[in-house]
This record gives sequence, C-alpha cells and structure tokens, in this order.
Amino acid sequence: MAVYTDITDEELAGLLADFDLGQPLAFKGIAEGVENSNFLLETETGRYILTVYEKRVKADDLPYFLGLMQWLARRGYPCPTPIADRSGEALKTLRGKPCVIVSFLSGLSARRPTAALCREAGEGLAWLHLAGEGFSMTRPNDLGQAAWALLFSRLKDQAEALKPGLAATLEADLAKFSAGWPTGLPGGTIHADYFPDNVFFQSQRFAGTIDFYFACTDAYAYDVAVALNAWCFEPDGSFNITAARQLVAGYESRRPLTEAERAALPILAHGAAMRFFLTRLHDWGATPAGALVRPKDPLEYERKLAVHRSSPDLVLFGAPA
Ligand SMILES: Nc1ncnc2c1ncn2[C@@H]1O[C@H](COP(=O)(O)OP(=O)(O)OP(=O)(O)O)[C@@H](O)[C@H]1O
Ligand SMILES: N[C@@H](CCO)C(=O)O
Repeated sequence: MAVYTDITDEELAGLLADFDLGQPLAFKGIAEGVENSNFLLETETGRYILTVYEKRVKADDLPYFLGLMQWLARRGYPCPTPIADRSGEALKTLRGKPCVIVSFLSGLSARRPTAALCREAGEGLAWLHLAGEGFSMTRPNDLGQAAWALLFSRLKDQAEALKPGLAATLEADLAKFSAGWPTGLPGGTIHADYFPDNVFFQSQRFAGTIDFYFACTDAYAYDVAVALNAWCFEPDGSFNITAARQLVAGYESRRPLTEAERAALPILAHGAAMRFFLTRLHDWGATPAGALVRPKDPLEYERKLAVHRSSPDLVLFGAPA
C-alpha cells in the first residue's frame, strides 16, 4: 500500500487552516501507486487529493511538476490542478515532507485497454503535447537515452542473474542506441510515464491524465513510443498491431507525426523498453522481501525489448496504412 506517511487529524487541520477549502469531511489513504503517499480528501468545497512526496521525487523538481499541471489545467487539459493556499502557495510541508493538494479527477483507468481505448489514449497524449506548448519551464529527461549506459553498468550483474547472456545482449542494444538515437525531432513537454494506470476514462472516452512526476522536455515521439509499449502488448507478450494503429491514429487526429518521427518510432520504442526495463530491474533489487509495495516485473520489459530487437519494424504498423 502506497501510504508511507500517516497524517493525524491535527496535522490535517493545521494544513487546511492555510486554505479556503472548508472543513474536512472525509480523509483516507489510497492504496494504489508506488511512489508517493496519496490521500483522498473531501471537504465542504469538494474532493481533492493530498499527495505527500516521498524520496523518489526530488524536491527541486516540484516547482516544475506543479507549474506544469497548473499550466495544462489553465489551458483546459484535464489533469490534477494544484490548489494554492491563501498566500498563493501550492507547495506545502507535512511531517517535514513536501506535499500538495490537487483537484480530484473523475474517471477510472483501464485494466485491460481495448483498441478503442488505445485510440482515446493516443488522442489524450497528443492533446497533452499541444496543451504543453508555451510552458516556459524545462526539465532534462534524467532517465533518457544518455542515462541508460550508466544505469546499466550498475545493474549488469542483476541482468545476468535474471537471464544468462542478457548483459551482453543489452550492451549491444545500448551500443545501437548510442550510435543511432534520433536527434532534432519535434519536442517539448512530455509525460514520459503515459501508462494505463495514469490515464482515466469515463464512458469509454478519455477523461484525463495524472502522475506528472516523470514529465520532462524531450521528443514528442518518444512519449508515443513509451505509450505503444505500455498500451499495445498483450499479456502473452505479443504486440497488438490493431491497438497500436488505433493509438497512433488517435494521436494523429490531434497532432500528425512528421515523416522523421514515424521513421524513428522503432528505435524509440526499443529504447523506451530499455528505460522501463532498467528502472524496474533497479527497483526489483532494491525492494526488500515482504515490503508492502510490490515492484513491477522487469521480465515484462525484457520480453518487450526482445520483440523490438527481433522485429524492429513492428511499431511502424502502428501508423495508419
Ligand atoms: N488527481 C487525482 N484524482 C483522482 N484520483 C487520483 C488523483 N491523483 C491520484 N489519484 C489516485 O491515486 C492513485 C495513485 O496516484 P499516482 O499514480 O499519482 O501515485 P504514485 O504513487 O505516484 O504512483 P505510480 O506508481 O503510478 O508512480 C491513482 O491510481 C488514483 O487512483
Ligand atoms: N510506469 C512505471 C512505474 C513508474 O510510475 C512502470 O510501469 O515501470
């Protein structure tokens, strides 16, 4: 359960005293998520989410994340809006940890996304990219291609232990990325973790996006590649071309890909699989047995790496014929 910080009634009252949100009516921890402690807060003025930031999110990055959500929400994009207190400050402190109250977003994430929901998700991603245009803050992608070799060097033994021979295969992948990683693609603010658990739907329509804590400045097509990996693989490990076509078609209904972006999708998707494999492998080793949070399976992404390695053109079928 991802509630690492307990908040007492007195602490909550102390926090709410700075806001014009009225009296608290209900307050409870949310079990989902692995990074931060999230609480559902109901007050006389409505429903909110209180997020207490745990160690993975760097405090220095918080103004960027909160500024981005405020920017997107002001441009009409459905995402949590940080609520400012009476002095205009959204970033607060509880138990010595940074925290924020954001608006509650209605909708539910899809456990098994259909091709139709992939289309909706693709459209929601392009909308995010367009709504982010003009946002003046930037943040380098600290989990982008330039970071993978160092990350891998620390995990080489774990990779080999997972599957004998895997370390050498991954080294060959990394060499391919260093030699041919695309540059100069259209870019701006990307979500960088656009997975089904971070996208909400209502009545089968896209309803909004949460969890902007990996957002950064990078190529838009890299976000599409992350999404193709996260949304378009079946539980048996096969790539669902129909779902991929729909995701890209939904994306292109709002923002057509350039020829260069389309041509880059295979290497971007291969690289995006490396990113999530490496962070999952890291968390797998770093999570003590019996911990309340179950780490995500690195082997799922090892299989996706293998698919992209053996069929580099597969994601091109995601583009409309
Ligand atoms: N603004 C919001 N409106 C409604 N529900 C929300 C909101 N923010 C978070 N939630 C709920 O809290 C859960 C956890 O949130 P979130 O995914 O941001 O946590 P996390 O710990 O950062 O998770 P992750 O493992 O995805 O990084 C979500 O699955 C969702 O149910
Ligand atoms: N979406 C990430 C978890 C971090 O939010 C993963 O599936 O590995």
